[in-house]
Amino acid sequence: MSHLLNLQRLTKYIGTTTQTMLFSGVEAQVEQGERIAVIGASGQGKSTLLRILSLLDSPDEGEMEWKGVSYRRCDPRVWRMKITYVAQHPVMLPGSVEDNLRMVHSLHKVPYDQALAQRLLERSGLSALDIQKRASDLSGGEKQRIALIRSMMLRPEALLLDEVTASLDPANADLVEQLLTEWSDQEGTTLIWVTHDLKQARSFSTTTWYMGSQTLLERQPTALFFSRPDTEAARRFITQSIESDKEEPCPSLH
Ligand SMILES: Nc1ncnc2c1ncn2[C@@H]1O[C@H](COP(=O)(O)OP(=O)(O)OP(=O)(O)O)[C@@H](O)[C@H]1O
Repeated sequence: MSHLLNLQRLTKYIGTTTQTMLFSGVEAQVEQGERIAVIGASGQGKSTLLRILSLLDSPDEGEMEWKGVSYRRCDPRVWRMKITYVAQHPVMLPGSVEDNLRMVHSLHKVPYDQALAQRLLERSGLSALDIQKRASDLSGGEKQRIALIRSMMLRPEALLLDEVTASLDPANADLVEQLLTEWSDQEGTTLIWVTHDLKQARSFSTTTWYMGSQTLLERQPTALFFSRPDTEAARRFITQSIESDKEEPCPSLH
């Protein structure tokens, strides 16, 4: 049986005049229904890796297979229907919120399920939102959730989530996390989710990928990773993140 996704020695360089290595030797296998948290310091290439996985960017070296078939042999549009990227700062299509939800269905010739749209809006804390409102007028957090719902409704086999709760308050971030966890359980959807929130990473994921030292340095079951990381770099990263969370949330004024 082939893996859902198989990454072999992926390497990415950045820059136009001088090429700098962003990461190299990224090796990983992903199974159906797995929930993966992708963590690591800023600038390690987490978003770039997600964009490569959805063929919005390309690797400079290495191989990537979906169910045993190389990305080189797939139509990128077909690939993206199966493995869909949800951006941190999503682009809204022209028109209303409802137009945004319906339009992707007509583009992909998939019937629109109004009851599902309503359920997902309610479950993500948007039950009071007027869906006739212009999508461009939404707040950052509303846009994030509409973009997420828009992608979920097309039922890709894997969702690539790029800090999709970063603009939400903690209560709404929790709602979205619960929704995605249940969705993954019920639909068998694989989640690969970049987050800087280690509490969130620990609660939703089954596996953690830690990006550091210009590669995917660790990939482990989440409980094991957080209790006994293999590398000193990951240990330091976890400790520093916990320390910064403990900092006084509202320093006293002098
Ligand atoms: N196409 C590109 N051309 C030039 N630089 C790029 C390109 N794509 C990414 N980069 C650079 O690569 C680095 C890694 O970016 P990326 O957003 O993937 O990191 P990240 O780990 O997701 O960071 P953060 O946690 O801050 O979101 C950044 O310095 C970014 O500017």
